[in-house]
Amino acid sequence: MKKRIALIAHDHKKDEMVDLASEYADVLRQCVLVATGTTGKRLAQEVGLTVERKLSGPMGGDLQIGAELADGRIDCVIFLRDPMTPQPHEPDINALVRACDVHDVPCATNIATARLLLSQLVPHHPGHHSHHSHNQP
Ligand SMILES: O=C(CO)COP(=O)(O)O
Repeated sequence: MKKRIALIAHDHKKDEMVDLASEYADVLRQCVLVATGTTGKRLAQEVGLTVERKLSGPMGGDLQIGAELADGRIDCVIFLRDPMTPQPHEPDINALVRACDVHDVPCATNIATARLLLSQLVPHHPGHHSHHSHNQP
């Protein structure tokens, strides 16, 4: 069954999310994608991904994703939070990250961790170096 991945980025992190999703587009195309409203719109328009869009974060999008996650419907979360800007819906943000910890769902909150997760998500994607290729002539 296809993995169901949640993609969420705060405004100052949306450019980085678009770049990350472009880089891992081959992996993401093999998954079912769900995103908060504005993040999903940008991923669809700028990367060409098919994304199920929830409400925008401040309107409850994080909570909608958290509810799906609590139901066991989300396999992995990439949540690029902005650590420098206070958010009006901070309780919702914390609720989603907490739900990941409660249900032991992988959650990347920065690019470095996101790369590690995405590179492990689907076996044998083109960017993944096969162990067998190293000693080939
Ligand atoms: O605020 C967000 C996550 O907390 C993201 O929402 P948008 O993708 O709608 O900007």
